[in-house]
Amino acid sequence: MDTLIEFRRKMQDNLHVTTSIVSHMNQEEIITLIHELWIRQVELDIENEAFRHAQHELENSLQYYADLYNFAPMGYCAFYKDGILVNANATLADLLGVSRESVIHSSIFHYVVQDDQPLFQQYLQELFATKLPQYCELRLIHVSGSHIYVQLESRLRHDERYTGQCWMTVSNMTERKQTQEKLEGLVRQQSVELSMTAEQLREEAERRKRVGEALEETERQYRMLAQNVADGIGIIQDCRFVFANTALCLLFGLPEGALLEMNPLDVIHAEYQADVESILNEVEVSGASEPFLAQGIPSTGKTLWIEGEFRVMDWKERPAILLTAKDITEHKLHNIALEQEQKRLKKEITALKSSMKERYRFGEIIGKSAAMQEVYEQALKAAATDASVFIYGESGTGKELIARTIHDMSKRRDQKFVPVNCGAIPENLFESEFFGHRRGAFTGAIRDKQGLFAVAHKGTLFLDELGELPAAMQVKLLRVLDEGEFTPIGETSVKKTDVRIIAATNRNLEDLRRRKIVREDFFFRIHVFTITVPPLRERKEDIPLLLEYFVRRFSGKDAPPAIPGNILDALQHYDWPGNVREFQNVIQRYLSGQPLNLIETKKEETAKPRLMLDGKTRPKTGEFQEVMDDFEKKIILEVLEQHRWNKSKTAASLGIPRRTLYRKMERYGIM
Ligand SMILES: Nc1ncnc2c1ncn2[C@@H]1O[C@H](COP(=O)(O)OP(=O)(O)OP(=O)(O)O)[C@@H](O)[C@H]1O
Repeated sequence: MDTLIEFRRKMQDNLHVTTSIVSHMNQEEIITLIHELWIRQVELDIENEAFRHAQHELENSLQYYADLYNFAPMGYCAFYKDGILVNANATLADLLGVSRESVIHSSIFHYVVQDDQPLFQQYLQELFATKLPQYCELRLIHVSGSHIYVQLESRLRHDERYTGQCWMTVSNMTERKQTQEKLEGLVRQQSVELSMTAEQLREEAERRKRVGEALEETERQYRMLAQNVADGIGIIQDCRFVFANTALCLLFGLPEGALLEMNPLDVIHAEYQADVESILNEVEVSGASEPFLAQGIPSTGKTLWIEGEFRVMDWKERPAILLTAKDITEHKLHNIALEQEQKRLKKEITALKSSMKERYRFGEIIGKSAAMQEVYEQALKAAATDASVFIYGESGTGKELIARTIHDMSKRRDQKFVPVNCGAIPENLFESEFFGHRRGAFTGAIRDKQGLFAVAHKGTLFLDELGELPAAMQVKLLRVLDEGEFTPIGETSVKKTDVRIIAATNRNLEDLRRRKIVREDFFFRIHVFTITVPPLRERKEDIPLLLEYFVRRFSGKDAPPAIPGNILDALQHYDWPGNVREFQNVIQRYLSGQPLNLIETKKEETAKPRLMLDGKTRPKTGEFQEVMDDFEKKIILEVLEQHRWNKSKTAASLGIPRRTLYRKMERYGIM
């Protein structure tokens, strides 16, 4: 505008000069001038037009820049140090949710979130102090109260026109911030998840490590176990041993590791190879475990029987077969021997049975009565087993003879038969008798003594007069029978024993059990097989046979003396309280020339001992002890007869303890 006024004034001056010039000009000159003026006019019009156009262009550009400022994608504002806004674009106003007019002249601090005020103040201080561009991020408040995350970039103007003014661009970061926050949240969450997963992974790894270690340990233990167990263990893969423990190698008499890479059939006896191979194949196909029994080929060349089992398993992630095997040679040979023994016994029994009806003797036992046939049959059955046998019968009926016969027919016949009269053992010596003792184990133990269990090892122990066994001893015997071992007195090491018990009594054992003289457990342990021997008076048909047997035995002649009919009659009519033992003694005495004297002995119950020393019976002269022993034996025999072989009464009558009588009877062979 000022330019136009200036222009007009200059033109008027020019016009005034021109008028004064024109007044001095001729017409031609004036026409030329007018023409020039006209041209000038045209030129000016053109210039004017160009100028107008330029102005228009300028106005357009101005509007464009104003719009560009106002509607720029980021907020702009300007303020002085006091924070009062002198300018702000529409974008900023929109950002704050207010009109542009209300922003201008308001304080910039008004729009900053309270918590971020210190930060903003610091930011401005830096800006005005350093006069260098500054950046920061903070939150502005929208008119709705919500927070807007913004990034500020401020510059301090130095140019003359705007000196001290701060121009600030405000970039809306809210969306980015939210996205960032969301992302951060996600990252945080994923980090947590990740860390949890990592923790889980770590725990899992730890667990796996532990499991691995445990597995390794278990594997080590199993390997150790497999190496050290008594049974042979092998693993077969592709028909080769890939593992064989020490026991398996030893089973075949091979050094450790020698079985590896060997075909298992190579150590099996040719006779059993096909069977074992087919079992192996079957196990592979069915997956079920299969037992087998075969003869092996040990390096020792001895007989080897093995019992084992094949079972499918995985070995180093491939199918394999686990072999467990044990040496049963002893057991097998024992069984074979037993089977042979049983066959032999069966044959014997059949042969015996076929002639049983007319059987007059059974081993050393004489008798053809039906009652004795029954005894023989029972004895045969007992001989075929190893079970305990209990023999009932009156004194002198032949219980020990039967026990001995059972032993002689049993599989133990090559071992000892050890008879023990329980009634003859002093109470305080039971333990020592049965278990033995070491020298000095107790007063009177002047030398080592083997006990009955050691003597009868593998044989038969005949416990006669079992009813005389003290209860405390029954407990001890029971333990030995159950455990198969005992410890001699004064020793610490246990000894093995394997004895068969045959027990006998002339008392009613059932009654003793009821009266608790015999313990229940002990009773049942030995009361497996029972045989009852009938008294002689109930089988008088056996008397002629017994007579013939004893006459032959005691006369010692090829042609035994004939026994008169009246003697046989007397023997038949007597009721034999002392049974076969008494019969045997009577015959022995008769053959030595003494009278039978049966009637007298029968009726005398309370008689005092009588001496029967006539000329014939007087003992031969000899050593004093011999004479005394002969004398004592005769007295005992006579008193036994007087008391019908009742040992308790005989002992009482003789004034000696029963156990002493037993011992004396044993000593003098009054058995
Ligand atoms: N049937 C028999 N045949 C031949 N001798 C027999 C017979 N029975 C018993 N004896 C003989 O009679 C004696 C006594 O037999 P044994 O000792 O076996 O009887 P016991 O029943 O055990 O007697 P105790 O109960 O007194 O111990 C022995 O010499 C025995 O040989």
